[in-house]
Parts: sequence; C-alpha cells; structure tokens
Amino acid sequence: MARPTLLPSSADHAAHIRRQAARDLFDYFESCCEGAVAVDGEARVVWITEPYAAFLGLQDAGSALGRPVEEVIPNSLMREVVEQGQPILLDIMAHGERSLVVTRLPLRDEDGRIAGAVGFVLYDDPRSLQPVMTKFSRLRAELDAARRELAASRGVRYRLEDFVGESAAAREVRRLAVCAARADATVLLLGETGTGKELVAQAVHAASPRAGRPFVGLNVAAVPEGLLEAEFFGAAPGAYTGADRKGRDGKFKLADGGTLFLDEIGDMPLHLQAKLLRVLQEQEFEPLGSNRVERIDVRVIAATSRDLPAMVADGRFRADLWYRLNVLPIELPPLRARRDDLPLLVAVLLNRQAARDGGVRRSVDAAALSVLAAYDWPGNIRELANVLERAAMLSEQRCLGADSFARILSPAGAPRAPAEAGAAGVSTLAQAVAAAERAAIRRALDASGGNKMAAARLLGISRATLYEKLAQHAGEALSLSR
Ligand SMILES: Nc1ncnc2c1ncn2[C@@H]1O[C@H](COP(=O)(O)OP(=O)(O)OP(=O)(O)O)[C@@H](O)[C@H]1O
Repeated sequence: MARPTLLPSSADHAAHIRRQAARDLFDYFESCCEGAVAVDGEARVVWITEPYAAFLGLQDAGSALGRPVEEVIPNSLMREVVEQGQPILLDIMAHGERSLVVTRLPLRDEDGRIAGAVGFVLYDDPRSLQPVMTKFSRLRAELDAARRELAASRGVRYRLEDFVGESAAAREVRRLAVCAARADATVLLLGETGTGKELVAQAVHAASPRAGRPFVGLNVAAVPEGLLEAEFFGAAPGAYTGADRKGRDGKFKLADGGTLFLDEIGDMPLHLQAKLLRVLQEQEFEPLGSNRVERIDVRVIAATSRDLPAMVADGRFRADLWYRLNVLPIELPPLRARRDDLPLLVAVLLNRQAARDGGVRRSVDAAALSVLAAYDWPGNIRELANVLERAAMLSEQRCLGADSFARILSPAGAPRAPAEAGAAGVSTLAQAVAAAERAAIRRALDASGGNKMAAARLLGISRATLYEKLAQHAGEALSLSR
C-alpha cells in the first residue's frame, strides 16, 4: 500500500496559498496594467516600471528612484496613502492632457506599520469607462478654465512643471520648492537675474494650500524709497501729502490669506527692515499715519540677486531679518552652471513661443547648440528666451543654425571697441570711459532683453542711475542691437 502523501497542516497551507496569491496578483497587475510605482514610507519612489517612466517623460526608470513622488508624478496621491494608510481603489488622475485610471494601496511591514505604497495605472486610455470619462473630461475642462481665470486674476501664471531642467541643480530647486509648498514658512529665493525666482515664487504659491488666495508681488527696488512704507502697509486717510484722501491698502493687506512676493529684498532701506521683521514675527502692522493695528495672515516669499550675508556683514542688512527670512533658502543656479539643461530649455522655450504666437515650431541644430553652450548667459533664462525669439524672428529656417545666433550673441564679457577712437586708435580718456560705459550698458540691455530693472541689476547700479546714464548717452547709439 502506497504511503499517503504528507499534507502540510491546513494553517500552513492557507498561508502558503495566500503568499502565492499575493505574489501572483502583483505579477498579474504589473503585467496587465499600463504602469506601476512603489514608494517608501516617506513617499520617495523606490520602484517604477519602465513604460510608466517613459510615459512620464523620464529618461529611464532609474532617474526616478529616491525622488519625492510628486516630483516624478505631479498629481500623485501616494503620499496621502502613505500618511493615512488608506487605499484609494479607483481614481482618475490627470497627467497633462491625459486622464489615467489608477489604484493605490498602502504597504505594511510585519508589524502592521505603513512601510510605503504601491500604485497601478490600470488604463491610460480608459475607453471602457467612456460615459464617466466624457463627463469627467468636460468637468475637468470647465474646472481648468475656471482655475486659469482665478489664477490670472490672482496674478499666478506658473506651476512647478514650468521650471524646466533635468540637471541635478534644477531638480534640487523643484524638490525644495515642493517642500516649500508644503510648509508655510518664509522662503528666500537666491539667484542672479533671470534665473526663475519669480517663476518659483508663483509655483510655490500655486502648489500650496494658499493657492486659492491672492498672490501679490512687490519689487522693492522699483518703488521710490519715500513711497515704500505706504506700499507695504497702506496709508490711513490723509496720512501724507498727496496721499489718497480715502487712504489705501498696502500689499500686506492685499495679500491677506495668500502669499506676498518681495522681490529685491536686498534693496530694502534699513528703517523698513525693522518694520518688516515685526510683521513677519507678529503678523500685524499699523498702516502709515494710523494707530490701528491690523492683523493679517500672509506667507512671505522673498527674493534677491544680492549677497545678503555680505550686506549683513557691512551693516546694510539687519542680521535678525536675514535669519528670519533664511528659514527655507532656495538657490537658483545660473544657466552657465547647468549647461546640460540647454537643449531641453531651448526646446521648451521655442515651443512656448510658437504656442504663444501661433507660428511654426522651431528647433536648433547641433552647431547652434554648441554656440549657445559656449556663451555665458549673464541674463540667464530670460536672456536665452530673448535670444531665441530674436533668432526666430530674423530667420526663415525652421531649424536655426549657428549663424542665426553668432549674429545676435555679443562675445560675453568682451568689451566692444570704442567707436570714437581717432587716428591711430587714440582717444581721450573721457571718450574711452564713456564708450566703455555705453558698451557695458548696451550689453546689459541686450542680456536683459531691454528690461531696465534687470539691466541695472547686472550693472550693479540703481534703476535711477541707469536712467540718468541713458539720458546722458541719448545721442549715441544705445538701443538694443536688434
Ligand atoms: N527653469 C526655467 N524654465 C523655464 N523658464 C524659465 C526658467 N527660469 C526662468 N524662466 C523664464 O525666464 C524668465 C525670467 O524668469 P523670472 O522673472 O522668474 O526670473 P527672476 O530670477 O525673477 O529675474 P529678476 O531677478 O530679474 O526679477 C521668465 O520668462 C521665466 O518664464
């Protein structure tokens, strides 16, 4: 008589089947769904399928690993699943123009603690859900239009996806901006002119819980010193000569509930720095000429192209304000420090211009890219956008070549020969100095695309001084070299 097969105990058997079911189910999901992703307990990507990475526009799956999930999948709710430990079994997630049907499940360790989450994209073309999807698409279009209108009325044009770049430095900016959007702390944006400080400020606001509230901007350097206090805090009726008789609200009041973007904070006069510090600490202020205290709830994002620690060291900026502002600093790299991003930036900026003007989509060839990569970009992305626009205007070619740019880019840093040099190239010292000044101003205006504020900053002078100099040199050719 054959010996009976030794069956495992029924409890072991059940556990075995369960493990097998879990593994098979996972393999099955992975093979039949359009994409899958897993995150750890801090919502950082630990695994993503190649098709999903490709769909998201990543170079490969490896480039997503270790990054916060929102950086890789902008509308992801995986963090919510990790934080709340609840699955989201069927959801529609927007990605650009597409809608994805997704399922997200929390993952637990042996002790039942949340260890991460896994998400599956069930369809990226949800035809089987057509009636629901049609309704959803229509509602989404309506919502998008309403949001755009609201954002435009509140002064926000940019989202985080608009900060283009895949270099480590650009990714770090986006990572910190995501942190800044989640926190409600003061943010300090540091970087040269045209590096995207305002873009990031708007994007942080748009991604923060304050998104539905106002975004108000104030360029400290652009307001005459005598008017700054009223601009910040408002003025009581008849507070100063020439003030509106009814009084008026300042930017802090206008930004109540939302975000106040203070550009060029380094240009803030010392006496106002103390007042600003008080508002940041107490969230209250007194309008000019009033003894009424107003309470507000404003998040400040400040920006500067200046070296604030150096200004603190020589007493031009208050140390206590600097500490208060420097809670979450984000450094925006100059374009010359992330030249790897040039091809992507060029493509995106050319597409943006074509979409805006309704013209043909241009591209640049490899030789042109080398010319652009060799340039120093003192005006950074703003200058790049201007240069591309001018090259496109001046050429009929769909694909712009090196010669399109060689004509436009002045050799960085190389002063142009003084035009006044007389016989044997000799000129008076005054003539030579004036010519060098004109050349420097012309280059700064070129680099900033004619933006006088940015040009003044590049030259290290105030806007008022730039206007004086432009008036002095009015007779000479100082216009942009368009
Ligand atoms: N990373 C980026 N990707 C795409 N566009 C960018 C990026 N950075 C800046 N830009 C574009 O460059 C232009 C200048 O950006 P922005 O005004 O934000 O710079 P800024 O640092 O605030 O300059 P400034 O200090 O002169 O005020 C804008 O048109 C913006 O859209």
